[in-house]
Amino acid sequence: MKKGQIYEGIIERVDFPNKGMIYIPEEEKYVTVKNGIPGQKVRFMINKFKRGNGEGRLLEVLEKSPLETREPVCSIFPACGGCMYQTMSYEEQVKMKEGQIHRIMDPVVKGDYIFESVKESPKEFHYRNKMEFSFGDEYKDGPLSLGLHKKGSTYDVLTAADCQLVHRDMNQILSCVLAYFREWNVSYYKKMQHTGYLRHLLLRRGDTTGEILVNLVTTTQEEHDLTELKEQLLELPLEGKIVGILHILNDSLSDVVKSDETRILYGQDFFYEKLLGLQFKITPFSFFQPNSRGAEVLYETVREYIGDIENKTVFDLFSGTGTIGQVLAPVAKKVIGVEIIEEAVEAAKENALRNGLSNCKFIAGDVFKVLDEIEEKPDVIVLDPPRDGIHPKALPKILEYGVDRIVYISCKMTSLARDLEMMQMAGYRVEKMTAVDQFCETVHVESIVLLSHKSPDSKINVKVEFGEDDDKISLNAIAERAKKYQPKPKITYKMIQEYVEKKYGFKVHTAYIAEVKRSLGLTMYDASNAVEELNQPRKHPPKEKVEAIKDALKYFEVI
Ligand SMILES: C[S@@+](CC[C@H](N)C(=O)[O-])C[C@H]1O[C@@H](n2cnc3c(N)ncnc32)[C@H](O)[C@@H]1O
Repeated sequence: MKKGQIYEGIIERVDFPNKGMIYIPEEEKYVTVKNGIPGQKVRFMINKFKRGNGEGRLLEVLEKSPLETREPVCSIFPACGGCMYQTMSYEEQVKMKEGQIHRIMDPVVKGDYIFESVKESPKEFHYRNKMEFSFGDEYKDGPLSLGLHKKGSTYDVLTAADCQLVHRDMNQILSCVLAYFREWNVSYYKKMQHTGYLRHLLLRRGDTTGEILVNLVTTTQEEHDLTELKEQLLELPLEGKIVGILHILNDSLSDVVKSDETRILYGQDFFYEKLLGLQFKITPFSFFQPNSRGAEVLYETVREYIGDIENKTVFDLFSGTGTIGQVLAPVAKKVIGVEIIEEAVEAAKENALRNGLSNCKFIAGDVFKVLDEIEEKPDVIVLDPPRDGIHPKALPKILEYGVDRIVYISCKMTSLARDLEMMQMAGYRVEKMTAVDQFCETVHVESIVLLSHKSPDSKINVKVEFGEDDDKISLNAIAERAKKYQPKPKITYKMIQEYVEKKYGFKVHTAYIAEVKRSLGLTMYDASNAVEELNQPRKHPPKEKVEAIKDALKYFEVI
């Protein structure tokens, strides 16, 4: 098998997150091909090898899958990679995700555990309460577009006027904003040249309240009077109600939606959403589960898994706007939430007050540091970390409490599997697992695990003899097993700097590496000053340094 070679084959299954597995009989090997549906016959080209395994790029779907029993519901399918599975019935999507969880978790979990079927989202479509649309064009010098990136492209943007993941109010707002800027021929921001005005349209809409926050993100490179746009938006015949229109200024090089300055054009800079009878104030950038109705299923499962918490102190680590903690607070003795984004912590405190909960405390900071500083000890812990899971230095601190029960929520099952290995080594046992399909039509799913740590009821003494005889334990076998558990070597900033200097002959600052990693959505933990850097003004690396750093990240298989 060589790079550039073209094959045809049937996608036997799709592994998490988007790995179509195709068997090539003549090579007696599987290759992975992205963006396919199980059962499709496809033509693909081998484009790289990772740890000796071939990876192919899908060129053409030759035959539909028998699982594709529906017509697409949106006009930009399949060019937009967002809702890959919309031609499969929802039942089949859920089955596929269940299989993916089993294939990742079963080899990792030790002993028997209860797997409860994946819980469906109460809404299959129009479920997202938040969407980030980008401005751009569909092809070079095409008309202004506003929507989602073309599959596999960081530049081409497809207009998502009939996106079926969001409420129709959001479709109307998108069309209004696009028509307005097209009429006035306003430029969009070009990443490579760092020129232009329009960047993103961030829309948030409470599913229960119908409250809508419109956030227009632009650079400061041009000045436009947005009064007319504001008036047009307020006149739209929406089912919900616009409560705020914000103009967010962002001149950073990275493509992350963020604010250097926020101007309120209309109303307020927050909206309310209700979950399980509680009310939550949400600001433009604070994390909130994107599928409100799905989040209720998720939180009810957390409530069930955590069990009896009367008179117990609950730690809600990675607490966002404090939703999980507040769902548990009415029955707990005390809830302590820890969250790194200060804006979210402020909202959490306000939310607890509004919900009449006086037994909640929310602390701003990195879990890794905060756990050293708080005196209280938890009886049970809920973990809901970001996609990459829990930092390997923070996890031992959490496990040291030795609480009886931990509920771990994860939106990336591969990170969850890695953390479960460490948790089991520390004496925890996986009792139960399920998932909530908060992301219908897409490759994602939210997993939930209950772990318990029981002290033994009694002890027996066992004498173990090491050696190579049948009745002895082989030291070689132990060494082999230990090798399996060795963590992957950590790729430090120093290694990246040395690689770049050797290959390109120039030095790169750690802040540049941090900026490139941030722009790629990677964690920045391995910089000793990572958390401080998150709060620093951005350092804008020159293009050649960005490319050199990305090259190093590829070399070390970080990306
Ligand atoms: C998946 S969200 C969960 C939020 C919340 N539990 C919920 O259900 O809405 C993960 C949260 O962890 C926060 N976070 C990321 N890294 C963190 C860290 N090192 N320490 C504390 N919080 C962190 C993020 O800002 C985000 O709000």
